[in-house]
Amino acid sequence: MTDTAIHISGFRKEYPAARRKEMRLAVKNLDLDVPAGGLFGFLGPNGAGKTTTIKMLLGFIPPTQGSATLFGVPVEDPDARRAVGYLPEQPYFPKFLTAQEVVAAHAGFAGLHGRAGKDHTEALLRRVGAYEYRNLRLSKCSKGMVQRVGLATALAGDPQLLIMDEPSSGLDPIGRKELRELLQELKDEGKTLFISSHLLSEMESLCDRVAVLHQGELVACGAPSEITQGDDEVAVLLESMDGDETLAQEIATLGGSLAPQAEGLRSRLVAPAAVLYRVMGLLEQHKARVISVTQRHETLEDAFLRLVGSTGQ
Ligand SMILES: Nc1ncnc2c1ncn2[C@@H]1O[C@H](COP(=O)(O)OP(=O)(O)OP(=O)(O)O)[C@@H](O)[C@H]1O
Repeated sequence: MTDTAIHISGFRKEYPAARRKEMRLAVKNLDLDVPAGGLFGFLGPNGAGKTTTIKMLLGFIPPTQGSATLFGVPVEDPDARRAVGYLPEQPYFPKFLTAQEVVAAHAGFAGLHGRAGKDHTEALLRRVGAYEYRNLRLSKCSKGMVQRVGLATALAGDPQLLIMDEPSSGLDPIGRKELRELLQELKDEGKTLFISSHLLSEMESLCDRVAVLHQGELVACGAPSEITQGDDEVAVLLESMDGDETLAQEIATLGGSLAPQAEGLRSRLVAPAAVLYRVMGLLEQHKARVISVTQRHETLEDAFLRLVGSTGQ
């Protein structure tokens, strides 16, 4: 087994654009390495190319250019998928089947039949919290219930690599918490998890590494702490200093800014944490009345918005 679970070299995908002769470029020359073991977050706004990349990795659609391997095996080789469990963005199963029948079928696809298949199915249903409704037909299940069944099918056969497209989709807050615990358990078992998600605060606490895709291009890749900017900021809320141009200029020379709040009764000062004492000295000189001082570190969500713009376009 290699140290690299996923290796992507120069992935590019062009789709035919509707009613036009030109092509839509969904993924542009993507290079990416995902180390074996740990949770890798694959992030990006809607339409960034995450699902397209996942589909190319699983051999569902061919790349226009480029290649990839899973644990060193080229993705065109069906053997590459032996060690992979996949949860699609919207898992679809025949609705006339029960949760148990669906999971048992996937245990069978993974080579587990008879007693072994039955035991594995039961263990999977319990693990994802779907055991209680195992005999319910999927036509009677809610979206979140079907999502749990999808999770169980992805785990069938105990794969080394799990590729999940928005695994928390449709889950309620309890389901999301249980999912976080399950992902942590799988990580602790040494599995590799490659997860596309929009839930950045959850990703920040769970991921060992993340990649941010924007308009089909990689704009950042590394540990969350490498992607977020290291310099902390302080935000000082003041009784209105509107009109004190000298103070605003002095704050600007320290690399900060001072602006009135929307209702005009208060002003908000933001400056690098390193100059906090100098800022406080200036506020004293200008007889400013301080309401609160808070220090903050850039979160993964802040970094994401900085990298892709607040509209994601
Ligand atoms: N089958 C298709 N035919 C044509 N264009 C497609 C097809 N599938 C995806 N696209 C386009 O490719 C781009 C990337 O889509 P993709 O689904 O990979 O993004 P995504 O990052 O997974 O988005 P989301 O977060 O909304 O799921 C989008 O512009 C989308 O419209």
